[in-house]
Amino acid sequence: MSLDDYILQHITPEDPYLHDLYRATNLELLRPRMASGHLQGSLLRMLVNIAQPKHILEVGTFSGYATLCMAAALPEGGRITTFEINDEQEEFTRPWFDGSPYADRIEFVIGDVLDILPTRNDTFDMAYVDGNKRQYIDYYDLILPRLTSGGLFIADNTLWNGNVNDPAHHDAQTQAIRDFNDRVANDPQVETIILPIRDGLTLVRKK
Ligand SMILES: C[S@@+](CC[C@H](N)C(=O)[O-])C[C@H]1O[C@@H](n2cnc3c(N)ncnc32)[C@H](O)[C@@H]1O
Repeated sequence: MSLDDYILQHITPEDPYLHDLYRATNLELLRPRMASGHLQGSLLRMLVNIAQPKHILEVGTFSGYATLCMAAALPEGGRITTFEINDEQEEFTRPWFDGSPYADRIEFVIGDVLDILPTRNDTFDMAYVDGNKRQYIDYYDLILPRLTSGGLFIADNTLWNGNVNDPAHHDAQTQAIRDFNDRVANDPQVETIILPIRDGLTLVRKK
């Protein structure tokens, strides 16, 4: 048995609704590996349970798996605003939100977060960033001023399949992730840790 399988057998079991969503994601969507899945979804839910944010931002909804994991742990009156740039995704994802017990906590916005967020007056206590890897620094610059003090900025894929520390990789996505990692590590406004879970998850806490 692989260590990943062992871990999955020794964490709280996946909610049946999320299990069905993950299965539908794999059967019906291209690039289903983009969905967070049970291990990372469980960590996100745990972080929301601990931090109890009133308002969460997600960049990159895709099938809504991570959205629903986080929505499940929101405190009373809490909400999550999730942005998805691909309008073709709405037909799949919106019914999964509407059919869940958390529909009234989820605001699903179709459009580019970099265009829309500047037109709104939101503040957030937590942000989960999982969009275009080349835009991570842009997301950071946009979101950090809108994050409350003590708020958590979470960025996915920050080890990029182990490419970040391999000088043989020069592609734009790898370089953009490296630039983001350098930037947050040197930003005195925050404290930062990278968890080597899945494809690397960076937790950035605004001081
Ligand atoms: C890795 S998937 C998200 C997976 C989802 N967060 C989860 O954990 O299950 C990335 C998604 O980000 C979307 N995306 C990319 N750039 C974006 C942007 N600027 N604004 C909003 N969504 C974006 C893509 O269309 C894609 O569906």
